[in-house]
This record gives sequence, structure tokens and C-alpha cells, in this order.
Amino acid sequence: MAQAINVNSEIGKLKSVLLHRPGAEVENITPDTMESLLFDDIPFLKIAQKEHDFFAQTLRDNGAETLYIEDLATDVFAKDTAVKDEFLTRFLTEAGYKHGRTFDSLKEYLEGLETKEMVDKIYAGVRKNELDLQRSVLSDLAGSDAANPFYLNPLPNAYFTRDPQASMGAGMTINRMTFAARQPESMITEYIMKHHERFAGTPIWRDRNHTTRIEGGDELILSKNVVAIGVSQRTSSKSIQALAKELFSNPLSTFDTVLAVEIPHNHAMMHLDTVFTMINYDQFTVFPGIFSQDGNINVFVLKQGKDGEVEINRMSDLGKALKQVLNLSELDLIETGDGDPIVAPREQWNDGSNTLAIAPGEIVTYDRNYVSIELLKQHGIKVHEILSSELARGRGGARCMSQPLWRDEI
Ligand SMILES: NC(=O)NCCC[C@H](N)C(=O)O
Repeated sequence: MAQAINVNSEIGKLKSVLLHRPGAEVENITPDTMESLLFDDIPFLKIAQKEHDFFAQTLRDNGAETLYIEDLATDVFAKDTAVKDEFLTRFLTEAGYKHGRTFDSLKEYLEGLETKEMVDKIYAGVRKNELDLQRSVLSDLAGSDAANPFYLNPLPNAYFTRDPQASMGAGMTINRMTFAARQPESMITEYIMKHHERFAGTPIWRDRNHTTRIEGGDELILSKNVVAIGVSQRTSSKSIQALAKELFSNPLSTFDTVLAVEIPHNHAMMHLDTVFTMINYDQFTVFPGIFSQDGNINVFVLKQGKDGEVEINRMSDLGKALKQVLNLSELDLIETGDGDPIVAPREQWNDGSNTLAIAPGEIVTYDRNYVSIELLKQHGIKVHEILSSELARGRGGARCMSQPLWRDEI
């Protein structure tokens, strides 16, 4: 079987990447549900799609294959109705439906659609008025569920393909996500990884059947041996340690070091990649707000210890830790918004730190963060600017919107 995934850095030339084009799910965000759906505003879908197409075209123009997760899911379910049936049963069960009237009607409704339409519906959500059940299900009429106009909630964060899974070496983690709003997304990944011929034989370092949480925005591949993982609002220290153990012991893994970086636990900095990205062999973007007054941060170097256990070394200087684990003599940490107390948090909020490297020293980033962009250019970085008026309202940038599947070695 041909290897499907090869990601041994954040910066190797990008050859293949997984995307999701925002769809009807974005138009199912309402002012009441915005917060629980992890949005700060309601994007204008038509423009968001144009911006996303521009992003995808930028990647293709620079030599990357763009694969859409919704197309891969459609391939899987169109090919095998038993797999589609099993997926729907599990999807509805995880959404809280047991066999019975609502479960059966939802399943029948989704099965009755063309497969691509069904996949789009899984993302968009199913409104109650799409099924004719209103007078026979008490929970539709009374109690807290009655207020929700959806039987299946929309998945508007799906265009942030970075998070439900993470390519790592030749394998992948399929993630148990933190919030209910995003948990269903990684089930779609699970079915693609298990059943799409392109991914047959791909090692899964960690699956989603866990109670401890991890999200791809926290998983950064620094080299063939080193991953950095954020201890964040979305990723717990327990899951990092468990993943480290797996990476250190699995013969298919080349990783021997995990750098756990503890960042503030809040919505603006929900993942490590919202405050820190690798853009060249020795250059990184960093948001200064993650450091204490004296410039420190909790960084933990995890290595293989005795008897299959993990050995942990605590540090407080991010630059020193990076130099140590990557064997670098020099390091260029480029501050978002040039470290200005007004510009830095403004540009970080709109994902100025969330750059996607498409080759060493060459990145894609939102056009709106012009102070950071100018600074990056001064540091010798080649910048491809993408449109950001609507996409940014979901609080994620170019790295968040992409899941590399193949990068050339550096
Ligand atoms: N890697 C990332 O930072 N992804 C951005 C995710 C934004 C999305 N609204 C979320 O809160 O999960």
C-alpha cells in the first residue's frame, strides 16, 4: 500500500492538503447559538466561500494538491452502503438519539439523500422542520431540547480542518475534541481513515475513543523527531503524555521528543498555533502575550524514560528549549504585530500568528495583519496574502484551515 501521509515538519514544501469548503452550516449559526458554536460573529457565506476558494487556489498555484474532506467522505459512503449505515447509526447515537421515532426518521431522511447531499447535510445540520415529527415527540415540544431548532446541530467549524485530526510523520491522530460543537467532526475523519482506499494502512497514533482531549491546532511537527504540543484550552496534559508514550514506543514512529508548551486557556488563544507557528528552519512567529512579565513560559521536554515511562524536564525559556530540541545555534522569534501592545493582540485576534508555511521561509497568511506581514518580510519571509474578511470571524487562519497530508522532507 502506498504511504498516504508524510509530514515530518511544519515547513517542508506542501504537496497535499486536506480542506473543507465552508457550506450551509455557516448559515445555521444564529446569535443565540454563536457562542456555543465557537464563533464570535456570523460570517457572510458567499464571501467566505470566495475567500476560501482564493486560499485553495493559492495553495494549488504553489504546487499543492487540495483534497476536500467532504469529497473523501462521499467516496467512502457512496462505495459501501454498510459503512454508510454504520456511520449514520453511530453519528445519531453520539448526537444523543437512541433507536426510536426520531432516530429512525433522521436515519431514513439522511439515507434518502444522494450521498454528497447527505454529507453536506451532516455538516449543515438538520432542522426540526425538515422532518414531520412535531406532534409526537414530547422533547420537541417541552423542556430544554424544545428550544433548539435543530435535530442535528450544524458543524460550522469544519472549515478548520487542522483540528479534528493531525498528520504526524506517516500517521495521524484522530482527535477527541473538547467541545460538543466540534466532537462529531472527527468521526468523519475516522471513517475516511478506516475505509478510504487512499489511506489504507495509515498508522493511527491515537484515536478519538478517549475521555482526554486533544486538537490538531495544538500539534506542531517541528522535525522528524520532535513534536510541540500545546497544553491549552483544548488539549490536556494527560492526552499529551499518552500520545508521547505511543510515539516513543510505536516502531512506526520516528518521534523521540515532545515539547509540551503551556499557553493561556482562553478562546482567543485556544490552540498553540494561534500564538506560535514555525515558518523556517530557525524562524517562528510568536505572540508575546503568552510570556510572563519576565519572558518565561512553562515548557516541558518529554523523552523516553526507563521501563516505557516518559521522562520530563521542565524549562521556562521557549527559545532555549527550541534550540535544544532542534539543535539550533541561532533562533529568530518574530513577534506578532511587532510586539506592540495594541497591534499585537489585535493581529493575534485575527490570526496574525496563525501562518501556514508552504515551504521553508514561505508562508500563507491573512492580508489584514499588515504589521505582522511587513515584519515577516523584513525578516526575509516570502508572504502570500489571502482574503480574510469573513473567514476570520471563526477565529482561525491559514494554518487552522489546512491539514497537510504530504510535505517534502527538509
Ligand atoms: N487551529 C485553530 O486554532 N483552529 C481554529 C478553530 C476556531 C474554532 N472556532 C474553534 O473555536 O474551535
